[in-house]
Amino acid sequence: MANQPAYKRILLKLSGEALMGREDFGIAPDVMRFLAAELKEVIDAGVQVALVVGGGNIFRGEGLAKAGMDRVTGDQMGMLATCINALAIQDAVERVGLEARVQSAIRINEVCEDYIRRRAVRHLEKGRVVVFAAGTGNPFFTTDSAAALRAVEINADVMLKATKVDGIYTADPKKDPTATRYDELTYDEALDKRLGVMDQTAMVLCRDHKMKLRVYDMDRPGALMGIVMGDETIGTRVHR
Ligand SMILES: Nc1ncnc2c1ncn2[C@@H]1O[C@H](COP(=O)(O)OP(=O)(O)OP(=O)(O)O)[C@@H](O)[C@H]1O
Ligand SMILES: O=c1ccn([C@@H]2O[C@H](COP(=O)(O)O)[C@@H](O)[C@H]2O)c(=O)[nH]1
Repeated sequence: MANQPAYKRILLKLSGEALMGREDFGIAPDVMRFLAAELKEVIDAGVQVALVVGGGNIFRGEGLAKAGMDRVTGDQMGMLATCINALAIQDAVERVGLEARVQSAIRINEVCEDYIRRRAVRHLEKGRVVVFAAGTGNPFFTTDSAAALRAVEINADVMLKATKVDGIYTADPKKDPTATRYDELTYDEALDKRLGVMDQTAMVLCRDHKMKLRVYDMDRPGALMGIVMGDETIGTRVHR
């Protein structure tokens, strides 16, 4: 591993569900403290960090629709759930002495900034953590797609998908214990095999814009810093 970070600007996608930790719902304070400490290491190394956070720990439109709710209303509730998570991350990050800004794709100006690309980039250049909230702002999308979109928009060097599994497997490892992990694969392979770790819209956007992707285990201490410092053995690398 080199002494200098391998990436200047990263887009980190955090699963909403991962924020629950050992709880069944909501946000676990120990997870937030862990996350803030991991982010501080990377920011202190001079890396610009933007985040997109999911909302699965609170609401998902699909689940609400299955329970009988109008899908668009459900998706709007899901997007608002991501805003709650984003505010919690902003707070956790500020507690460890970093600066942070939440930018929402849905206007809620009393609470946070609107998403303005040039402004987001300026925050990043100043060393602030930028948390993109409310996904793409549109129903029928996911925060994976929002992460891919923002990664491309801000010219991130890599998109990192922090999740509860340590990479991409031949099948969902939670359902199939015989599944094996890939060290690397192409977007077309992931799309052809319909590997469920990230939605297909997000994969296609990353592929078409040559955005590199790494899927890794959010709970592994030091994994984020390891990836940023060039350790290619952590998680699964996806490229064109
Ligand atoms: N082939 C596969 N390899 C690895 N993980 C897979 C695969 N297929 C499905 N999964 C599942 O995908 C999940 C990874 O996505 P993640 O936990 O980030 O969910 P998400 O829906 O993006 O999160 P959220 O909605 O909470 O933001 C893992 O929990 C894993 O069980
Ligand atoms: O662009 C978007 C992003 C998200 N949603 C809704 O929010 C929830 C939570 O996001 P996850 O990616 O599932 O964590 C999602 O289920 C959608 O309902 C959206 O509508 N548009």
